[in-house]
Amino acid sequence: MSKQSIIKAYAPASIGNVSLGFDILGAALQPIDGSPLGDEVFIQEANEFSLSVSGKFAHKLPGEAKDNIVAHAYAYFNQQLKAQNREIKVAKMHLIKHLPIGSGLGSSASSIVAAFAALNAFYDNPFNQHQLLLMMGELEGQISGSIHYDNVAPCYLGGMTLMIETEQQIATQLPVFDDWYWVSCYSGLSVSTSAARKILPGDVSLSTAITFGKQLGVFVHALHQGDRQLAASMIQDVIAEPYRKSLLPDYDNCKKFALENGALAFGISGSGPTVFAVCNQLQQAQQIEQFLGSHYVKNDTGFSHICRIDTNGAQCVEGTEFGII
Ligand SMILES: Nc1ncnc2c1ncn2[C@@H]1O[C@H](COP(=O)(O)OP(=O)(O)O)[C@@H](O)[C@H]1O
Ligand SMILES: N[C@@H](CCOP(=O)(O)O)C(=O)O
Repeated sequence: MSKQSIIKAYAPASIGNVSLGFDILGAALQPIDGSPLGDEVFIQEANEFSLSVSGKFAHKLPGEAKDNIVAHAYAYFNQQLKAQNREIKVAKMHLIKHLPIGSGLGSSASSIVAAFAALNAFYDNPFNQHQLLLMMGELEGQISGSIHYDNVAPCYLGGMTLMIETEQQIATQLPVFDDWYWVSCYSGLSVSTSAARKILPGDVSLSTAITFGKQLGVFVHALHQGDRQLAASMIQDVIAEPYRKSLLPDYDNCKKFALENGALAFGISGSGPTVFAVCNQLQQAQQIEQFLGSHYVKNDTGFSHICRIDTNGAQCVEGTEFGII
């Protein structure tokens, strides 16, 4: 194994929308048992570019490395550097694909964020947070059909993020309740984000727009006030759930069970099929996780975790002994 320096970046899974903020609210996840729920990208200088993959969901990735979003990130990052007349280095990269594809856990965002975080560290941080988020959003948009930052922003920055999308700032971090548990359950089925976007109507009614605006405004207010009950009561999806739940077998039963057994809220994570339940007691979170594990998981690739909000976001470390590439 080479003793050359290797950079490793980890980028957490995320819940897009969090039910009440379609495309403009997202939260990063960290399992309470310490298990990794996010992709890892390794990068090291080399003579020619290569990308290798491993991990539980590596076999679900496109067969050719050139079609992997991590290779696209490498090409795009270098293109941006060249535009600034900066020197390009050649790298070999490795992706550990921990997150299932088409899962609603921000799987593509996790690979994109880990790749860009690793690349930025590899080049000694030529781009700032804002520039990187723009680049991450661009690649996420290429995969899902339209630019939305509600996975890449929380994944990169950590916490619960609200999209601002001005010229100066993409997202801001909202206060979070660190005593809430976020039960997250992936059914093992796959739902393509771009397909799940296409089934949504292009317009919403006036009453839906008013409800959506009220929920988001009151939710942000309640977070700042520390009003848990009010915040939780706003976590309802008037935009996507009515349409997307038809793609999710047993969704209604699971939601009913969760809400009858202490969950403060229940919804679809991103475009699904992963669902989430918010709880303020560990025992209730465990009971709901158990129920989802036996009723919502459909095959042996499904799983569930009890999580907290990951406030770290993407993390990079440098070393020589990872033994990966
Ligand atoms: N590293 C990667 N991680 C995830 N998806 C990837 C990656 N590279 C390429 N892809 C492709 O991008 C698409 C991601 O699908 P999508 O439904 O957006 O997944 P998710 O919602 O889990 O992010 C799939 O077609 C997948 O094959
Ligand atoms: N706001 C997006 C979020 C998609 O998240 P993913 O994890 O399913 O990619 C949407 O709802 O389409």
